Amino acid sequence: MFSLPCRNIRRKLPPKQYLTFVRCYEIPKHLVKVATDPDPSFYRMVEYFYHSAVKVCEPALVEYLKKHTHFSDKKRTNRVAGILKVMGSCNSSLQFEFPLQRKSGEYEIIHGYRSQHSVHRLPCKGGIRFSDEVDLGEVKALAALMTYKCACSNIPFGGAKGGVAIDPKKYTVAELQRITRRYTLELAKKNYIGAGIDVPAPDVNTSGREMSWIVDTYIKTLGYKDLNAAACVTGKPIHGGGIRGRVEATGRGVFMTISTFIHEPKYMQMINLEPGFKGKTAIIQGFGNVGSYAAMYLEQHGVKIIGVLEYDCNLANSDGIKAKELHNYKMNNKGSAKGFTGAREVGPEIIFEKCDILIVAAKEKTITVDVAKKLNCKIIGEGANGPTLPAADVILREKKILVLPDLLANAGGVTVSYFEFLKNLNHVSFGKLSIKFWRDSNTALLDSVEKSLKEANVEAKVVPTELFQTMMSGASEKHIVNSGLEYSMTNACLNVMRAAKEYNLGLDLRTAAYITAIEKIFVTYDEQGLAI
Ligand SMILES: NC(=O)C1=CN([C@@H]2O[C@H](COP(=O)(O)OP(=O)(O)OC[C@H]3O[C@@H](n4cnc5c(N)ncnc54)[C@H](O)[C@@H]3O)[C@@H](O)[C@H]2O)C=CC1
Ligand SMILES: O=C(O)CCC(=O)C(=O)O
Repeated sequence: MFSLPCRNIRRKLPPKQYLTFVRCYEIPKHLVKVATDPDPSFYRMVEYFYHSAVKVCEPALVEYLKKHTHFSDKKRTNRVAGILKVMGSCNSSLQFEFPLQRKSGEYEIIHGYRSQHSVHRLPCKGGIRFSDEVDLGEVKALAALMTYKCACSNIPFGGAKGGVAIDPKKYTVAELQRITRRYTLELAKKNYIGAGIDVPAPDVNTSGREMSWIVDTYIKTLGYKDLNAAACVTGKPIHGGGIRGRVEATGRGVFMTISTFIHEPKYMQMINLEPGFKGKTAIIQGFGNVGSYAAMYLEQHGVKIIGVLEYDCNLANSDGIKAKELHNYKMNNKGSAKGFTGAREVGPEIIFEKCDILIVAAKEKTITVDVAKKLNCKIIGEGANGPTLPAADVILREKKILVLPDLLANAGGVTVSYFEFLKNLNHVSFGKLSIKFWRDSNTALLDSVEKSLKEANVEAKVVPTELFQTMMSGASEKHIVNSGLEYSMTNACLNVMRAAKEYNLGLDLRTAAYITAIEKIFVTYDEQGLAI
């Protein structure tokens, strides 16, 4: 699972040789303006980041193809260019409309979307969001990010994303259920959902509840004969085939990414920050699924949450906002943080307050040039997809702010979705078959130690320690998910650090993460071919 194609690519070259090549790759003309555009389209932004990374790593890709000794130079450069074109384009998109009869009796037309950016690995994977800002461009951008995110973290999926253009706050639960079921039927009819095809998951304004409706609709219709139908969607509630740890996974992954970098003296030196979490402060933009769990894990490790920005109010408390309390308050207050007594309400300028860590976990394009100029943090953890504009990204680097990019930092969700997918295909929970065996064998081990001592005339009761008690039964599903997530996130961070070092990218971890993904996908296309 965790092969390192990047190193395969770079190993073909004498050390650092690829840095000295003449860089001839040109960013496509329609993207050049994106570098300075104060409001580029989201899809163009992702394309721009992709091509900026290609510009850096293309010479190494050409060199890598020298392994095909029978290729002429022209054939080699054509193949590289071909693979890069395929990798940078969106495979297919679906756009549809359907009627909804509202509770009032009136009819409304609902707009649904799903884009499959890459199908080099199947199924393709990515969440579904409900938001009145959803359109085809947004969904394509998010699908592209899924392609690079999965590859960067070695998750063997293609990239996809979907959405419904509604503000869910304006609909009843029954209406939302009808919308979700009809959306699923449209995907099913058009072959855009299925365990081997395309597997959605939660994203903005969707959760286990919507995933339950999706799996139920699929199983009762197109998937009724499919043994693996439950794997048509992830992020399901536990009783509906979900996995422990998926709800927290994205926030947990954001935390783990920050943890990996904040304990890395070399990076901390670059931004002039003391390594470790001790004494650190954080501000959270978007206290939803991703932001709230990231905040809770930071708090558990000693970080003080001094500010929270939400869609309807902003909060500050220099003594620390209790993340769990705010999370519970919001859940019981129709999703609003307004009225929370553990902090005072302030203006949106709280985002510019001095802090060590800023988590952006609301939506795309929140870090504009103006915002970047005024930020006063040291590390940004991109929980959201696409929060930073390219022009703002440059400013952040100039200000020596370490940006942990979306495709790396928020990959925890899709990673645990992958575990859920495997659980569904296996038709058994992780740990279930071995748990009794491990408990029995560890009990037998303690008994035999006690017996041996007795035979040596040492009278002692061998009692397991508290820690051993918790581990005696071997790994539970929760243990496996959390350790698997940690392993995967840490590996991805190390691979990105390695790319940053080998391509001399300094604080530009976004380019390093894209390169990590590009090199991985490149090898897949080279090995399996890209055209029939
Ligand atoms: N849920 C998941 O597993 C994953 C989500 N993401 C990304 O993380 C971001 C957040 O997603 P979720 O937490 O799932 O959504 P969510 O709907 O649970 O939370 C989003 C939060 O942001 C708040 N918000 C909206 N507009 C805001 C604004 N202008 N300023 C401040 N707060 C605002 C909302 O009120 C809400 O509390 C999105 O970009 C999503 O694509 C990325 C990877 C996985
Ligand atoms: O869990 C998944 O499959 C996808 C999560 C997602 O939509 C994302 O990472 O942006």
